Amino acid sequence: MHRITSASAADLFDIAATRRIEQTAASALPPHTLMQRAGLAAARLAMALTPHARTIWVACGPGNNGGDGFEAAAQLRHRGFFPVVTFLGDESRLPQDAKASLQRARDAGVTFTSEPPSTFELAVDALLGIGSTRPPSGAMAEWLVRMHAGAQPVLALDVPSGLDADTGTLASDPDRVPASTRTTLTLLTLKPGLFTAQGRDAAGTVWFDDLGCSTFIQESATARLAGPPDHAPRTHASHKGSYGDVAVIGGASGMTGAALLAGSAALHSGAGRVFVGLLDPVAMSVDTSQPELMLRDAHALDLSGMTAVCGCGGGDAVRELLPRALSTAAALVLDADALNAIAADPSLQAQLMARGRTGAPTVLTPHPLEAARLLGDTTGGVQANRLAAARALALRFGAVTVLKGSGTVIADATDAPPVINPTGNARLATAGTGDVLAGMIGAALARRRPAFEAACEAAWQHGHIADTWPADAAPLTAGALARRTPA
Ligand SMILES: NC(=O)C1=CN([C@@H]2O[C@H](COP(=O)(O)OP(=O)(O)OC[C@H]3O[C@@H](n4cnc5c(N)ncnc54)[C@H](O)[C@@H]3O)[C@@H](O)[C@H]2O)[C@@H](O)CC1
Ligand SMILES: Nc1ncnc2c1ncn2[C@@H]1O[C@H](COP(=O)(O)OP(=O)(O)O)[C@@H](O)[C@H]1O
Ligand SMILES: [K+]
Repeated sequence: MHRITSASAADLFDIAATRRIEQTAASALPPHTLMQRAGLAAARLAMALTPHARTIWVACGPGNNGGDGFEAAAQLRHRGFFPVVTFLGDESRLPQDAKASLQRARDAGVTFTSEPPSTFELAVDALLGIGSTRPPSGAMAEWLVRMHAGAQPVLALDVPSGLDADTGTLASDPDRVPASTRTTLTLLTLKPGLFTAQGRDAAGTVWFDDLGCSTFIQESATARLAGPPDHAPRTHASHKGSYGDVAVIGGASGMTGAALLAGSAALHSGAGRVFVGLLDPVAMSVDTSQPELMLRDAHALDLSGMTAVCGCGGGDAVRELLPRALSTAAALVLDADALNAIAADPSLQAQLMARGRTGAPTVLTPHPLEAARLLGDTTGGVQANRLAAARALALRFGAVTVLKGSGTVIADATDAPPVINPTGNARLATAGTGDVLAGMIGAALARRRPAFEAACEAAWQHGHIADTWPADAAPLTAGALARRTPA
């Protein structure tokens, strides 16, 4: 059992793959082994979270997730704790494993009640796991509200009840801000839904126990959790040409700052030279706070041989430069208004697809609304399955797609599993941080990292800066993020 952090990459498996792995493992092991291991791991984590708990409420549901709860309760009772189990289900219809664990809990002397205890130091959510098929209602919904209403910690077994383990969508009211401190102990496999969409809020701190079954995993992962980029030392004999040129195209009237932010981010991410091609005809000719940036008229920039980062603060004006960027830029990041222009124009879409067929490195960085426009969908439709939406965009345009938001998803048009970025937090929910990400990806492309790696590495680093922002520093702003320096 170990805690999942952003410090190492990990494989993720969806529900269908998890069930196949479970079947393989269960058929190779003595009966009830998996549930006993799951219950023991849960009891150990419960004791570590609340070593002095007097009452531990274990809420058990109608399937094998409830079985994990019974087993955990039995183990806790054996160790001198006082679990109180509420069971929401029909005993005669319990799966065999869960029935055996219910008996073991009874034999251990666990207390069963029909109503949750009035006070408890820890709640264990063993209501629904990967068998969740519809939103919790009735008593189950009431118990979940009760469990999360106070400040007491909640330990969810396998998956927080009501969370879709594949997509990270939550069945219950997404706007409810729970008071509880959340921990999830996920079992056998790590699931993608714990790390994207509403998954991170619902799951809290994620622990993983493979139940000793990693050797039974024969299939490839459904998705992957990104790990930190390798440190790439600079050789002594390198020069600015070794790290490439980035040209930012954006900054229409009133939005110069977006292009400057992307340029600053590219510069501080190590690009050899950074040009900022501004679309505003009366724009400044030098940014005295960042004299390293070479400000140009966007129309005068020759993009051949360059990595272009196109669209930051681009407004409608960016549209006329897109055909040239799509056909001449050596590598290309398309962000913000460039994506909106493409979504509205079939001829630009055709040109983007044609670029995709040439294999020229191209990265799209939509937030959910921009992704929805490109897909002809709604933001809700995109958020309902972020992995599928990112993959659909990557396949349609032949471009690496970075679908931003909590648990940014990076997909490409190959058979490689999509990646979920584990870093980042709501400090990034401030204007301009997306421009910074686009500039960071541009710098990685300029030093010739392959597009998928460039996107994964920049997304990890971008979120990591926010995750390590000192608590006592000024609030994160996009400018400070670009400079990587809390000001
Ligand atoms: N698959 C695995 O890898 C392992 C599974 N184990 C546990 O077993 C779980 C999967 O067990 P199950 O397939 O029985 O699934 P669950 O225990 O998640 O739930 C299935 C049951 O809940 C009912 N249900 C679904 N949504 C409901 C709702 N909203 N309200 C009320 N009832 C609802 C279903 O009709 C079914 O009876 C895992 O999440 C994990 O906790 C572990 O014991 C060991 C390994
Ligand atoms: N709550 C959050 N958790 C993690 N990352 C976030 C969150 N909110 C925003 N971000 C990140 O911040 C960036 C915002 O980008 P975007 O929406 O394009 O903003 P802007 O257009 O203002 O630059 C993205 O990288 C996104 O993933
Ligand atoms: K659960």
